[in-house]
Amino acid sequence: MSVIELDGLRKSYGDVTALRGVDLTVERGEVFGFLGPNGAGKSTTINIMLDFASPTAGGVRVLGEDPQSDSVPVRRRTGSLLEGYGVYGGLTAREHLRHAIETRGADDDPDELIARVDLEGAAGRRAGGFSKGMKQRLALAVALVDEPDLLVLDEPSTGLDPNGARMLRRIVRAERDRGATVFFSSHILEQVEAVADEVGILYDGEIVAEDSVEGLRRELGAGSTLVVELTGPPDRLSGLEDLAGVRDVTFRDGRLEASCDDADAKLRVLNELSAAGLLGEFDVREASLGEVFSKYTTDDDVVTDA
Ligand SMILES: Nc1ncnc2c1ncn2[C@@H]1O[C@H](COP(=O)(O)OP(=O)(O)OP(=O)(O)O)[C@@H](O)[C@H]1O
Repeated sequence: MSVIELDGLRKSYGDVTALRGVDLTVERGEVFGFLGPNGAGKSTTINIMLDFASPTAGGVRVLGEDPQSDSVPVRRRTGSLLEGYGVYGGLTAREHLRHAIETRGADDDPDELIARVDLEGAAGRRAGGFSKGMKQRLALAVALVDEPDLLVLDEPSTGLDPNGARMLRRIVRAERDRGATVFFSSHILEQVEAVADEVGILYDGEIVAEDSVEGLRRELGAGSTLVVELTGPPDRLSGLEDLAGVRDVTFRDGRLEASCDDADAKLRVLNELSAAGLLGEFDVREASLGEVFSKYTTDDDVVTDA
């Protein structure tokens, strides 16, 4: 079942076109990473999904409902962490949670939620004095209230230190494991790569790619790079680039690097090296999502799926 369906979504603010026809589907139980550079339209999309903004054109369904005509069931079943979450300075972390739990008519234990975001030491402190990262942790705890079916997290790693980033990944996985769907936006590629099942890349108001991390790598032919320490000079080698699925072969400092489309291509290279008596230690370097992302979002090389 689809939890989020966007169909030709368009949004203009006066002369500025933020979304130019976004089509997107997120299935139940999926962790969807919504990637894009600053100003791509990520927050605009999220605001429309939660009915904090209305589309200029196009359709949107969240959890089977149209949030524009009836946002109540959508918001009741969705936990959200949005940009610029404002805390009540006079309330403690625990009081924030109590308030959110009461508003939702839920029965969560506030201290348990506080522990999940590693804020135990600050449970009784007023949030007005919290650091940016602490506020972000509190906002995340609030989003988790009442075991939402859908978690929408807009740039959730903002302000988090490395421990916080790990905590966030742990929570995203745990939420997925209990059956929730997680939709999170980010321009921090490592975050997305670590936990997302599916990735959508938004660029200048359009989805330019939507696939699994693996699929995106394959689609771009980014494949992976085989790195081999050679046991001798490569003079006796030739024609490696003629092997099927092998590209960009380079030799430097006694080391060979070759882009390989798949495991068979790697084996072909290794066999050749072995036959030539040059095979030393080898390693495989996967293309990072960062490389994929920059290929899709560099101005002079934008790939569209239109
Ligand atoms: N309320 C608004 N009024 C006018 N323009 C807006 C408004 N909200 C967004 N925009 C414009 O729409 C475009 C998309 O903005 P949006 O905030 O959705 O991008 P984003 O991908 O979330 O960016 P970031 O990563 O910087 O948060 C930008 O050009 C932005 O200036």
